[in-house]
Amino acid sequence: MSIAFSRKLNDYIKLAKPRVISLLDIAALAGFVLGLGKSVNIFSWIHLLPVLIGGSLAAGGGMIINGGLEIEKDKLMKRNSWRPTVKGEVSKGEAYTVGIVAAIIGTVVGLLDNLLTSFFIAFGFLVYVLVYSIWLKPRTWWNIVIGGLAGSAAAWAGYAASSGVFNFESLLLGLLVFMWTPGHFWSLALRFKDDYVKAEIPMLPVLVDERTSAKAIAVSNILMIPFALSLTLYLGVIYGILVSILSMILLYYNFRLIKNPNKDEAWRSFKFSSPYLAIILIIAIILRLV
Ligand code: HEM
Ligand SMILES: CC(C)=CCC/C(C)=C/CC/C(C)=C/COP(=O)(O)OP(=O)(O)O
Repeated sequence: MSIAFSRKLNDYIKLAKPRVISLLDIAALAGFVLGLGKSVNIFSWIHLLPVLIGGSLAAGGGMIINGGLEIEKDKLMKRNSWRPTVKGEVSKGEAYTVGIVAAIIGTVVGLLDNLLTSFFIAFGFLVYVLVYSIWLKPRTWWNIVIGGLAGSAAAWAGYAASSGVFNFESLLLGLLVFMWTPGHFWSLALRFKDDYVKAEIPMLPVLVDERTSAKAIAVSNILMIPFALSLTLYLGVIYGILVSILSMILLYYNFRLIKNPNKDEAWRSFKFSSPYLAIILIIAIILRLV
């Protein structure tokens, strides 16, 4: 592989945010396992690869497009100044082309499972690019609340891949991701408030003071917890106990943040948000499979 090609590929991988994709894939895997139902055999797992590959391509494609959309704003943000788009290594047009091609391939790969899986992959991509990145992000602090649906789509795609359906259990799993997203992102946006002020992006922490942001993070997480606990209906009391313990740790970080609404506390709340969701999803996967 030529050096230029591998460098370009590396640029796209960085823009696609692999760490984000890894948790989206865990959400899809949790959906897949919950959708397996009782009769699991070796052939049930065949449908896992298309939704993971397709969902990752579409999510990554969306984030590459987002990088192309926000070059000017990213130039004003210290956190994003390293990006290949900001440094001129990937142009706007290139980011759009690669992102759209990746999303189309991802949606088509989803068809290898079924139409519903492909629909949710396309839905997640379109909500993130059109609804969140283009329409809401520059206009309203509701951007992240509604944009969170994109993450729900990963769980719904996973559930559809193994079951072929969208039912109440699938809805609850997606609502967990949806309700988790604001607390996850607002803690990051509070940590990097200066960046979002400079880029004039109306994130909630830009529009209100630090303590109010901290309270919004805690309230959104308190509202999220019943949705996390709701899957106890399907996964049993051990799941409920473990989620309750994890939720108390999350709220501990959030109440620390309310007490001291500073950058370090905001970062702690943010850095625990992803493991919180990842551990809950992994507990759900294990408890369904044992
Ligand atoms: C529209 C909704 C969302 C927004 C706006 C958002 C925003 C962000 C941002 C800006 C970052 C920092 C990325 C970076 O600079 O590298 C981040 C990190 C991350 N996001 Fe989100 N996020 C959203 C939803 C999600 C969802 C649904 C998931 C997975 C289910 C997720 C998982 C992650 C992970 C794993 C990280 C890396 C965390 C770390 O570095 O410790 N995000 N998010
Ligand atoms: C099924 C499917 C394809 C789902 C897609 C889900 C998806 C792409 C979620 C994106 C989450 C995320 C980290 C957004 C970054 O926000 P941002 O772009 O505002 O962050 P920035 O400040 O780093 O640009």
